[in-house]
Amino acid sequence: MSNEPSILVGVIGGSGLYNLGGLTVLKEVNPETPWGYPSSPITIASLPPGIPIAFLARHGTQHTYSPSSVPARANIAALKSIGVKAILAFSAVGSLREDIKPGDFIIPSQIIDRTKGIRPASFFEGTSVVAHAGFGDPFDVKLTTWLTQGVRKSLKQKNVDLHVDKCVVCMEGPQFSTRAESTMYRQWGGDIINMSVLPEAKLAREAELSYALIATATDYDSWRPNEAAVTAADVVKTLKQNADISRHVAAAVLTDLHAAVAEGGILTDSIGCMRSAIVRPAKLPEDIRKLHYILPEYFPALS
Ligand SMILES: CSC[C@H]1O[C@H](OP(=O)(O)O)[C@H](O)[C@@H]1O
Ligand SMILES: Nc1ncnc2[nH]cnc12
Repeated sequence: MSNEPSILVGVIGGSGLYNLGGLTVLKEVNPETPWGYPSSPITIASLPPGIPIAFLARHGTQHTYSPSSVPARANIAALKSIGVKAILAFSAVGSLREDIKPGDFIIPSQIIDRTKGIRPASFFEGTSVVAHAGFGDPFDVKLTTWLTQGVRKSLKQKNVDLHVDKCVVCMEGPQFSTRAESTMYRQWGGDIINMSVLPEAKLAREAELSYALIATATDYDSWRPNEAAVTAADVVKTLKQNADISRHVAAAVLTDLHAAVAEGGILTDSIGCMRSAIVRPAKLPEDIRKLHYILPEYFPALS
């Protein structure tokens, strides 16, 4: 039996955040999942007290994948396969509110889905299993609540504002929104906008992983009447500074998060959440084998 501590926490880095920096890299792993390979090999790095964490660049370390083509199923399945139980995801977002300024951080609690159905969004797609995961609270409430205090404290040291309980609109892209769409999203109650939180958050739920998003505002999107509409250049301008602060936040919270996950209380909403979601069990052995990879409790290994 190995005495190595388990890798319980995974970090997904978004645009501009292609590594966590400053940590001791232990190894890289690149598991082939039933849904293919992840966006890039997963880096296993050690936090100063010797705790291993996993880091995965959502778009690949060279930003190879556009938001619509990110292999999100492979990403989530690969993290689960190495033992991860909670995911802290980072994302660059546009702001739909005057008080959320470029450079601010946001921990959202809701999502409006404006993807166009072209991204594979369920592990059960193409199998004989029918399952309906609960998604009323798309981010893990216990994890989100746990994170808020530590993230706020670490941002205070950098004079950065944190906004909580906000709604993120996830659009398809890759083009940015029109002015009319941007204005409509505000009327719908959207506070920030990105292209990446879905299907990632849905798949984390299906895999019974606790998932929270730390969003970093880069621009004001396209709703301000007398201002230019967002461009990629606007986003890139703020990305580096936001990525540096994201690394600072991660360094501040990850050790305690690992301990909270190991203790288990933070996971009580995620573990077991799919038990009653499966309304039609697997009819084919190949489906059992495939789904065993992410949900071995409900799809036990075939002898
Ligand atoms: C580079 S602009 C649009 C791009 O940035 C965000 O990526 P991520 O969420 O991975 O940080 C946004 O969602 C779009 O994918
Ligand atoms: N304005 C915007 N719209 C969509 N995704 C974004 N990511 C960063 N800024 C964005």
